[in-house]
Order: sequence, then C-alpha cells, then structure tokens
Amino acid sequence: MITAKEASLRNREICGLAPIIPVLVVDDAASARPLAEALVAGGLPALEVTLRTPAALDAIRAMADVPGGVVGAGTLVTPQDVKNAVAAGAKFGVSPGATDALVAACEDAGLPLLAGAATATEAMAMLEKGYDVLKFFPAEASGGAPALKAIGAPLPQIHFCPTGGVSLKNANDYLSLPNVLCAGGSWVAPADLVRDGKWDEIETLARDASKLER
Ligand SMILES: O=C(O)C(=O)C[C@H](O)[C@H](O)COP(=O)(O)O
Repeated sequence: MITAKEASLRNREICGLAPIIPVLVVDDAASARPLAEALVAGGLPALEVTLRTPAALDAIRAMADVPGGVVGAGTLVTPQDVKNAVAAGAKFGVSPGATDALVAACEDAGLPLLAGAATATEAMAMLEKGYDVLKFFPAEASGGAPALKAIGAPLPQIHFCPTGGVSLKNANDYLSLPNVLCAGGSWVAPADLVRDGKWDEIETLARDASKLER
C-alpha cells in the first residue's frame, strides 16, 4: 500500500533527481542495461521505460539493479500493467492519464504514480485524491509552457513533470516555471543510437540534459 500523500512525496524526490527523466522505448532487452548505465553515468538517474514494446518488462528487470538508477514503468494503462511493472522491479509508475482503477491499483501495489493531466479539471481531480505531483501530458500539444504557466496561476500547489514534445530546445521554457519539477523526454535516447549501441553518444546527450537549469 502507498497513500496519495506518500506517493506525492516520493514523486517529488524522483523528480528532484535530475532536470530530465528519459522516456525510453526499448525494443531489445539486451540493450537495456548498457542504456541505463549510459544515462545514469550522464547524470540522469530516474528512467522511465514505456510499456509499449514486448521487451519493456524484461528491460525494466535488466535495469532495476543498475547502480544509481531509479527505474520506473511508463504507459501504465490498466491494473494488470501495474502488477507487471511491480513484478519487474519498477520503483515508480507513469501514465499518460489517470483513471480511478489505475490509481487504486498503484496504491494497492505500493507504486508511486505520476499520473497524466492536461487540463485544470484533470489536475484538480487528482489533487482531490491527494496527488499534487503530476505529469503534464501531452505537453507541447496541450499548449506547451504557456498553458502550464496559466494552469499554475490558480493552482500553484500542483507541480508537474511536462512530457510529450519536450526537447533540449524548449526544455528551459518549462523548467523555468515555478510549478515544474522536471521534464520527461525521449530525445536523450534516440532509437538509432540505441540500436547501434552508441552508449557514449547517449551519455553525452544525457550529460547535456542533466546540465539544464531549473
Ligand atoms: O507513454 C507514456 O507513458 C508516456 O510517458 C508518453 C511519453 O511521455 C511521450 O511519448 C514522450 O514524448 P516525446 O519525448 O515527445 O517522445
């Protein structure tokens, strides 16, 4: 079990680890460990493995004991996803949205949930449940940093990890907002570099991202 309050505190800690949480789509579980090692070495310890590929759960298993890393599962949609993620060793969960069933499943399983919200009403619904750290998704398509800034005016008590269309170019627009703790993005682990095992290049991308100010 984990309460909403405990989950929010844990999310705050995870979002505090680095300015960027890499959002990872892993096609081959064999690449998971060196990928995680490169990102952690580059200064990005919190990693989100999306449950969008058949290899995702094995990837989480392979990453779970990388020293210094904190591995979570993304794209949580169903209670079964939550069970699978916890069994694989995920330490936090991320979802594009939030449903009552998903929130309850994460609380029952003791998994801190970084739930997605794109509107004031969605954010307020999660706040009513006790969650004051949320993912802003899809960030760019939902109006980007200006939209998140506008949501923060009446709801400054809710903090966000914007994800979806965030890049090295626009990350600062988000990270400079008072209601942003960190951002999520896939650009630090491009599919071609992962496929070709270019771990040094991924470490460099991670290091650049880790130096973003917030
Ligand atoms: O499936 C999830 O749970 C997600 O977290 C979705 C991701 O946030 C975005 O797909 C990342 O977007 P890009 O950085 O623009 O590639």
